[in-house]
Amino acid sequence: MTEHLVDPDVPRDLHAFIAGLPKAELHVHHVGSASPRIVSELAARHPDSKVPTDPEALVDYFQFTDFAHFIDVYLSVVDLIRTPEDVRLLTYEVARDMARQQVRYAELTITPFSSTRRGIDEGAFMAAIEDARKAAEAEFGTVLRWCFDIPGEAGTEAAEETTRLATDDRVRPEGLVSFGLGGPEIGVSRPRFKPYFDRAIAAGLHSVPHAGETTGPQTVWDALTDLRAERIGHGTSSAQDPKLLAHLAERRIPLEVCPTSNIATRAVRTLDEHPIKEFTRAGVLVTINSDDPPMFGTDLNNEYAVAARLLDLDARGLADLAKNAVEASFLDGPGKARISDEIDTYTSAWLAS
Ligand SMILES: Nc1ncnc2c1ncn2[C@@H]1O[C@H](CCC(=O)c2cccc(C(=O)O)c2)[C@@H](O)[C@H]1O
Ligand SMILES: [Zn+2]
Repeated sequence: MTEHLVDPDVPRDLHAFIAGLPKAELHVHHVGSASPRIVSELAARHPDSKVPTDPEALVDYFQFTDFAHFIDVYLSVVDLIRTPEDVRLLTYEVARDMARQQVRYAELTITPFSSTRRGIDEGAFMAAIEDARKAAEAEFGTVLRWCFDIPGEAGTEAAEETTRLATDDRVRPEGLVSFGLGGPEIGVSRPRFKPYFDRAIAAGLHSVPHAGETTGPQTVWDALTDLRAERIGHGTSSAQDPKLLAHLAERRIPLEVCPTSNIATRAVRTLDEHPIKEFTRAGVLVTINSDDPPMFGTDLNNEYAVAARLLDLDARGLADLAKNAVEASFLDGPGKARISDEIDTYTSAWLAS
């Protein structure tokens, strides 16, 4: 267990339970998952970048004054990914970090537009992520799938390019399962992206936009109505609208909750003010995720520990949360059953010990 991430309010044996618990992760960004070691390696390769090479200095660099500042810093790390080999290394190492946390399955959000517009060849980009995906599955047993997201602030050009890369059979990678919308929400209305989501959905992709992270509940309604969202990235502000909470619960539309991220980007003031408890009280299907873990000084195991504290969960409650993520995933029936059974077996053995 990473010692600095041990929450003193969560019993140590629960931390140990979480560390061994088989998990699925549904909301985690590709570049945002680069560990300090990967970032400093890439920064050393590309010394013209303003990103610090020293992992200690990175901790300060990853302190954000607000969401806009977070995106600025995020893009400086995106600038470090310059070659298909950088892409492959990043993807493979991210899977290694996941496997260490017993992540059996992850839907990784990738922004291909950010790489192709920086000059990486689209075919080489797809080959790099697919090569890493297959190697990670064979070597670590972690199954990766992709969500391609539009960086909404980059506008129509980004939307068009992302949709083309996600729907053209000659380019789209085998591991692609879903289509998203990320970046800042203020001034980036969801309905504007309806035509692109329509095309992606027609091509068989699932709709998983970010919504209600930094704007109010209307953005979540727009994501549901116009983008036909099957899950909501964050959805934090849904707590302000009881009708919306009831709708999410009734339709079983999961929220991809990322507690520490919301504090780091200042979307929520403190963890104790996080609305996760309101979500579960309203019967909404909550999944726990890490978003951009090294940038937010967290990892998925720590997010489960945070959830245990905020929701007052024991081992069985944590196992149920892990099963929520499996249920809300885009795995097929047998794939879901395999991880769910593994969670049950692990939990029974733990409770019997
Ligand atoms: N918590 C988050 N909430 C929302 N998004 C998040 C979160 N974490 C990470 N992201 C990622 O941030 C990126 C933003 C990239 C972006 O806005 C942009 C704008 C203009 C030009 C370019 C470019 O590349 O040239 C990029 C998205 O790709 C998204 O995947
Ligand atoms: Zn996100």
